[in-house]
Formats: sequence, structure tokens, C-alpha cells
Amino acid sequence: MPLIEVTELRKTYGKRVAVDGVSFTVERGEIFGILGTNGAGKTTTVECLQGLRTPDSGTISVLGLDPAKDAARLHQRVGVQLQDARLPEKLRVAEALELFAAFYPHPADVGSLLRRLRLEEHRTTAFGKLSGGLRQRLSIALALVGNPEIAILDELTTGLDPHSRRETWQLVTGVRDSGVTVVLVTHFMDEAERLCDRVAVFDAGRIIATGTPAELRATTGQSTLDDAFVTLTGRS
Ligand SMILES: Nc1ncnc2c1ncn2[C@@H]1O[C@H](COP(=O)(O)OP(=O)(O)OP(=O)(O)O)[C@@H](O)[C@H]1O
Repeated sequence: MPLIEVTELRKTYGKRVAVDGVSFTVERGEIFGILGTNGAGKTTTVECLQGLRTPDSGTISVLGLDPAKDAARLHQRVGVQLQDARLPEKLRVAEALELFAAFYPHPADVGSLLRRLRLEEHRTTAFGKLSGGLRQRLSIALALVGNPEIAILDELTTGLDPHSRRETWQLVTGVRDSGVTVVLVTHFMDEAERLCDRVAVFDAGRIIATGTPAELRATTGQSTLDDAFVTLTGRS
């Protein structure tokens, strides 16, 4: 049984149709990529998965629960890394993790999380003094602090230098290898190609292709996912 099952999801903001009949499944243990250009409906879709937005129609099952009805229970089991998350400037890395750990019934051990995310030597650094790469690592750690079964990572490497991006990719693979199912929202095709087991390509509120990166390359006759994406969407 899929961990996440979305059927005919539709969400509008006034007259604007953000998500227009989207269906996909995410299986346990995979890294599932939600790809698409700006405004394609990616964030709205993952916000519906988290119960932050209520769909106009369609059904969503996450870990067998309906996010619109069971958001509080799902928050205990789904970790979320938010786009541009900000913390108080003076809050230190370990303090932030301990603070968030207190919200969960079975939190991860903060010490081992710091080691896993290679944040140990920064444990007493204030949030305001962290580089972009370290902030991202902290935001992944915060997504994992509740020991979730699913981690939703949104625009994970936007604004990072190439070295930090690669380091972050390794961490995401490590998260999956530790048994957490990952939903990765991205508009970077190299990132999706490197990390994702399967992807859904969003375009103007619809899914125009789903499959492994290799399948998408094969069906479009392209040698990279980037070129496959351009072929599918008609845009780069
Ligand atoms: N709160 C809102 N009110 C009105 N329109 C919105 C709102 N949030 C998103 N939209 C619109 O819905 C559409 C889908 O937006 P969404 O943020 O889901 O796309 P996205 O694929 O995540 O884009 P991005 O990569 O830029 O974050 C866009 O046209 C956007 O302008």
C-alpha cells in the first residue's frame, strides 16, 4: 500500500486554479520528486499533503490518514522542511533542536541528529550567524527531529553553492537510507536526477509525466532529465 495516495486533487485560490486534478502515489522508502517550473502547483500540493490547505476536491491519504481531518496526528509523523524557514537570530543550533524536539512524543536524540547532519561543531552557533548551507542542514535536522516516517523537503538547495548542494544531497540520501520516505520539491533537474527514485512533473497545475528519471529520459529520447523536462513542458 502506498504511503501517500493523491487522487484528482484540485485546489483554487479565488479564480486561479493552482492544482487541477493531480493524482500520484509515493511508496515507502523512496525519494519522490515533485518537479515543475515556478507556479506549477508544487507547494500547494505539498501544503495539502500536510493539511495546511484544504483541497476543493479530490482525496489524499498520508499514512492512511486524511490530512484535512487528521493534521495534528500527521504532524507527529511527517517532518517538514520549509522554504526559507527562519528562526530567532540568537537561537543556537542545539537549542533550536531541543526546543522543537519537545513538541514530539518520540523525538530523535538531539546529539545523534547533530552528528548525522554534521552540525556538532556548530551546536552553539546562533541561527543568525549560520551560512546558507548550515541553515539548510539545520532545517533538515528540524524536519527529522520528531522521528518522522515521511520527510517533505521543499526547495532544499535553492541559494546554495555547488559544494553545499552536493553535501545536502548526500544528507538526503542518508535520510532515505535511515528508513524515512522523502518527498522532495525541486525545480532543479540535476538534483532530481541525482536523488529521486521517481518523479512527477508538474506543469500549470497538472502532472504531465510520472516515472523514474531514466523512464522520462527514455520516453522523451533525451540524455538528461533537464532536456526531458524541456521536451515535456516546452520550457527550460
Ligand atoms: N495564497 C495564494 N493566493 C493566491 N494564489 C496563490 C496562492 N498561493 C499560490 N498561488 C498561485 O497558485 C499557483 C501555484 O502556486 P504554487 O506556489 O503552488 O506553485 P509552485 O509550483 O510551488 O511554485 P514555486 O516554485 O514558485 O514555489 C501560482 O499561480 C500561484 O501564483
